[in-house]
Amino acid sequence: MNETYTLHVAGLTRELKKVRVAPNLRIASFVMLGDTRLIERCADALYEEIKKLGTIEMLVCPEAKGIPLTHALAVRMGVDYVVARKSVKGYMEHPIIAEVKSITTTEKQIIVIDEFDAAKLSGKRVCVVDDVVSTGGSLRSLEEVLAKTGCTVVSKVAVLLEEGGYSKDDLIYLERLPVFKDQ
Ligand SMILES: Nc1ncnc2[nH]cnc12
Repeated sequence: MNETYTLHVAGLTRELKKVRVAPNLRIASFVMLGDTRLIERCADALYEEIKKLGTIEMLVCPEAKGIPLTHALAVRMGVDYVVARKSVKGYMEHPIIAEVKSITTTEKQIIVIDEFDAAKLSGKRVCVVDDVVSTGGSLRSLEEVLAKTGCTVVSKVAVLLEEGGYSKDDLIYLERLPVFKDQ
């Protein structure tokens, strides 16, 4: 049985470890954290797409794996970004919260933006950034939260779209990622 999946993205190649997430389902684990070259190349490639979208005033990403990519994109665009958190922190006031369903996490998850970050987004044209979109559960919850901040989500971008999950055609992505079902 093949234990890795060879991914070609943004001119680079990476061997992704296949990991089991359900009795009959394995995914190819894509973790960009710490992979400087991959983050920079993917940011270059996504920036070429984002440039075509008109004015974007802020980026937003769910924590955690997409944060360095979002930072790299924000530098290229000359904008700031908000990181939506996955738990309510002690310093947050009036957090806006939505529940999430995810295939990589079994426990109940939430997406949170606090009042301070929500104010930065209010009235802005924003783009949502993520490393990999699978079921789209995090995206949906993030959009639920963003709707309450008064911003406009102009676009959603990701490095990878995992097959068999999110099916709306409003996501800009670089490559598709297969999932592996056991017979
Ligand atoms: N293939 C994958 N690798 C890392 N995180 C994920 N989240 C959903 N699918 C994933």
